[in-house]
Amino acid sequence: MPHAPSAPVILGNEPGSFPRSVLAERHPAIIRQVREAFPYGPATHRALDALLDSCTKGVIEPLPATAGDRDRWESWGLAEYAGRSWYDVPWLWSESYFYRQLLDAVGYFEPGPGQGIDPFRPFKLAELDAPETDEELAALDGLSTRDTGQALLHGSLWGNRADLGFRLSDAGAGTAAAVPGLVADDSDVLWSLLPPSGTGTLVLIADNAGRELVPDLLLIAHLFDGGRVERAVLHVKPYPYYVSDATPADVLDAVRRLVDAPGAAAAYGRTLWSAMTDGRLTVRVHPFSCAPLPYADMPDDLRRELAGAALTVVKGDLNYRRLVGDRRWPPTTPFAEVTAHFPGPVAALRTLKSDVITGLDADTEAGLVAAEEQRWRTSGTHALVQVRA
Ligand SMILES: O=P(O)(O)OC[C@@]1(O)O[C@H](CO)[C@@H](O)[C@@H]1O
Repeated sequence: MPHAPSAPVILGNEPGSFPRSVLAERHPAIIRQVREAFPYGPATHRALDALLDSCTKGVIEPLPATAGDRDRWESWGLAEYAGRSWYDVPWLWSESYFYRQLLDAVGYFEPGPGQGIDPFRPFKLAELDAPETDEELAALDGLSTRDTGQALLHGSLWGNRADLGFRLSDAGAGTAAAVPGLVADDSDVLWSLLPPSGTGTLVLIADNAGRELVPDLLLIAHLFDGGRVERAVLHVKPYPYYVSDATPADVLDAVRRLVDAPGAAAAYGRTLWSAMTDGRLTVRVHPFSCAPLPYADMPDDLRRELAGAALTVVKGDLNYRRLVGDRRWPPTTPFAEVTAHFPGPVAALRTLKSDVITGLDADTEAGLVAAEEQRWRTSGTHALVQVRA
């Protein structure tokens, strides 16, 4: 049996830690932002009050008996964790369950005024319609053919910084003046897995909507136009999650935003529209995409699908935590070791917004610590492209 590294799972109960601040401060802030963004009725306000009490000073409550995914969540850990403090279970689990409970509070899954209404949609649309998006799309007209691929890869990478949940309580953090730096860059290996005249399938496991999903789609369109992939599968979330995570509705909004834009952006939008129409580009939603678990625990059907891909690109910070395991790894732990479980070649494109990190060389870690102590892990000003071929 090959060496399977391990390290302590990250919990949210360490005073002063980032995970604890997310549970104790960011989640109440998100409840407040959602409450203020909609004319919810008294019953929904009562449900949001109950969630606020539970997640700040109570325990993990079970899902209602009417919840269609109750058995699934029981199997994902709710049977074990119900009744325990949100702070004493894996941070990944309690954070993910918070968003499932938030949807319950606003009636997302129940027949009624809240059914199917994305509580984060106002924030997503404001970002998608923002002038910055126009500026980023206009910049496409100035790209030289030679640089387009790497520019779009970096657009997808740094698009991850525009994470609304990250900025809702870190105002301006996503636009920090600090010189952004790549702490690991396996871009060359990534491109070698998507060669010209490629006949493979790219799977892109998306993260955020809006100004991250648009660059992701541009990268996919470029790969089609350059003949580097024959098919692409875009995995998004089956329901709203982590504030800004993309759903099928967000994909349609983003494609329309491109088609309706001037210049090169519209051409990319037409490439995507055509690929979706003829089936070369498919949008997938798998229940496991909203699971509070590491990808090492993925179900067999998803494992089979990803095993057949020329490359799976895993976008964003949350997906990175799920890919490598949300543990206190030594930063120099080899990325290939912690991703040995993953079926097929995998690439992580991630802005660093939480503590977990692997695959750094010792000098890089030393330089980051000397310059920023441990702030480099969560500041959103560093990023990585890591590939396990
Ligand atoms: O996956 P994304 O959108 O890049 O980032 C999501 C995320 O960084 O936001 C939360 C608070 O920072 C983290 O717990 C989580 O990993």
